[in-house]
Amino acid sequence: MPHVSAARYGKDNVRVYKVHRDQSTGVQTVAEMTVCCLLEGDIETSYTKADNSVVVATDSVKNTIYLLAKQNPVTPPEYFASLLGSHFIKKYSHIHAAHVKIITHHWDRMTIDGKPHPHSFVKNAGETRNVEATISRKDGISITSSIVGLSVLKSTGSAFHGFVRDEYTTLPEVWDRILSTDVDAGWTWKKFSTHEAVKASVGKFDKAWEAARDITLKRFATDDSASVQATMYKMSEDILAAVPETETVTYALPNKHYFELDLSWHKGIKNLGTDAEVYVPQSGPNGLIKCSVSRGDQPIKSKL
Ligand SMILES: O=c1[nH]c(=O)c2[nH]c(=O)[nH]c2[nH]1
Repeated sequence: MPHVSAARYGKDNVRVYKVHRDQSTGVQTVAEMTVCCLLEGDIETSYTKADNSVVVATDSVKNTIYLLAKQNPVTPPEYFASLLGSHFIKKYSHIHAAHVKIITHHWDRMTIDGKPHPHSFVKNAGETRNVEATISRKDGISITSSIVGLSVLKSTGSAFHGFVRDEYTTLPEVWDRILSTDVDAGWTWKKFSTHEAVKASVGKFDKAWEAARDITLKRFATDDSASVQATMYKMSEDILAAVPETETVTYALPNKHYFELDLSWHKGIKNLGTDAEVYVPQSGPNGLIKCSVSRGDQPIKSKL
């Protein structure tokens, strides 16, 4: 007899906007997020025996997200994710874990005539601040915060040479190249025992996000990069040092290639090597380089 070896369900793509109106100053502050909330627990009979008595409807999950957003702060997203997940394991004794993902969209306050505008915002499209949290009756609360879709480019200060050369290799070694990527950088917090512990750390989440973003940009700009791998490792080390409450830092960086273009067919125009000025940005294929860097000096155990 087969059995349900894993199951979770809930609502995805729940879009929420919340405004805070400061009555004394007239300044309004907005937050927009997309929430996914999936539940796990003693729910296998809903799959195997059509037993809906164990099902908290996904519609109710959606309603709960809106209600808790009305009744509580939705920022920082780590706090709201923990609050939301904790609600489900407290309210329903047969639900043992909630998996919450929050994508926060950046609405930056407009500066008009040199002054911050009280109620107008511009979207910093592309980049989001994400949180993935698992709130578990047995294992406490694990939270990973991340920066996703931060697009960066440097026009020099990057090299790539000394790599394996064999009968499969066509890539020339370079001592000066364009480096461009869309940063996906995550940091996993040491486990929290309860939502109260998350609440006690509430001041740390925005600071960690700012530190991770600043470190990523500074290392990207200033590192004399030997490779994506070497630069992302330095970024990871810096974040672990700057945010002592984190356990692991993870980067996933596409290497977005810009190819040189030979224009010598037209009157011998020089556009290669040190003469290169016009390049062709590639949409794919792209390199994809990932790493997780954790505290301590334990080596990777298996060689796969
Ligand atoms: O920084 C890089 N790392 C690689 O592993 C790699 N591979 C490649 O073709 N170009 C690059 N660049």
